[in-house]
Amino acid sequence: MSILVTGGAGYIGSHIVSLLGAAGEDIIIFDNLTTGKKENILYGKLIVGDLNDQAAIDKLFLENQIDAVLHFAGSIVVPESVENPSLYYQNNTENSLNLIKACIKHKTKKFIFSSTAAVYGMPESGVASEETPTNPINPYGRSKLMTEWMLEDVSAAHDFNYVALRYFNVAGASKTGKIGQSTPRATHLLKTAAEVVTKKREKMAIFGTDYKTKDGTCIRDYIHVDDLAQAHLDALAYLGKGGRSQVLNCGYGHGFTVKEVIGAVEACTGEKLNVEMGPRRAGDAVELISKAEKIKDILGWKPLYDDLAYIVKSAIEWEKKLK
Ligand SMILES: NC(=O)c1ccc[n+]([C@@H]2O[C@H](COP(=O)([O-])OP(=O)(O)OC[C@H]3O[C@@H](n4cnc5c(N)ncnc54)[C@H](O)[C@@H]3O)[C@@H](O)[C@H]2O)c1
Ligand SMILES: O=c1ccn([C@@H]2O[C@H](COP(=O)(O)OP(=O)(O)O[C@H]3O[C@H](CO)[C@@H](O)[C@H](O)[C@H]3O)[C@@H](O)[C@H]2O)c(=O)[nH]1
Repeated sequence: MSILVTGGAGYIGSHIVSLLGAAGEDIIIFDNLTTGKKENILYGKLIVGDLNDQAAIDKLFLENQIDAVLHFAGSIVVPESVENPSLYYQNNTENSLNLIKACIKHKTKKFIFSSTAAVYGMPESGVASEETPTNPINPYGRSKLMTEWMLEDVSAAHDFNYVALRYFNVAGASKTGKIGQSTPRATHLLKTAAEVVTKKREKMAIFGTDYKTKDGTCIRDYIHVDDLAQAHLDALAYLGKGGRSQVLNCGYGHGFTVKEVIGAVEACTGEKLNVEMGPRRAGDAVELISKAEKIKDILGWKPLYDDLAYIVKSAIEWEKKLK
């Protein structure tokens, strides 16, 4: 019995592959290597392929006994989704349907989906629980929410259970020091700051300083990638015990402004970062913080790295190693 990990060569997927491999699981990674890299894969067998290729997916399921699917593959950049929505509906929604159809056809009953806090859009209080109405404000969030809906309907109709994990802002690098965020042209705040620290970029900008927050910059709930990875193992164990379908937030339950994150980077290095004040970026929510209780209740998830200074340090240490 194997676990299929789509997008396992990417940032987050590779961290889960690392934990699954260390736990002795049999892993198959399906990735088109658009943003992922072979070097990120520490365990398992890589099959290079694209989820838009239904025949390739069917072949994969025919040739392997797939017990569970962890579905990370997708397009992930919010502003890009505003400029090119079709890409997001194709790669995130339609390609997810291809994968779900293969699960039904080949009787794979356990599915874990990388969803996102972006499905909430702009929650009024800035804090979202799983019961907060979804109202995505960009194509990225909509493309992911549509996949959640497909999973809900398929799970109601078939012997099929899923856990959709709504990640908040994932950051940092593995404590093993072997993997981290190595996606080329990444746009994430901490990744960008780490590239400025290591002189791979000359400078960066803060996108919007006139938001109604304590210092005018957007607020996010940053979660360490190792804690997020563990949530996937917990979700697999839950489904393995016959757990029913769930939608769960993955965050720590508190947020930091962009300026606070930059302050934490400067505190870590002891140097001023070359930062400009820039205009707002399309598609950004002002404040997105997780209500974080449900995942602890249902999965027994116990985060270990809820510490911005540690997250920042691990991201910078990784960036220094990354050629
Ligand atoms: N990074 C975050 O903060 C964050 C937050 C919320 C949700 N997510 C979700 O987590 C998942 C993983 O994100 P990441 O940060 O690791 O991104 P990433 O770009 O590093 O990883 C995505 C992986 O999927 C592969 N891929 C993309 N399209 C594919 C296709 N059509 N067929 C096969 N492989 C394909 C890429 O090559 C890459 O290895 C995504 O679904 C993303 O939406 C990420
Ligand atoms: O150079 C930069 C990069 C980012 N930001 C700001 O920092 C915040 C966080 O931005 P970013 O790191 O790009 O993450 P988000 O746009 O919040 O999206 C991330 O977090 C979402 C969940 O909250 C995921 O779904 C997405 O995949 C993931 O990219 C936002 O206010 C950005 O405007 C800057 O000011 N300057």
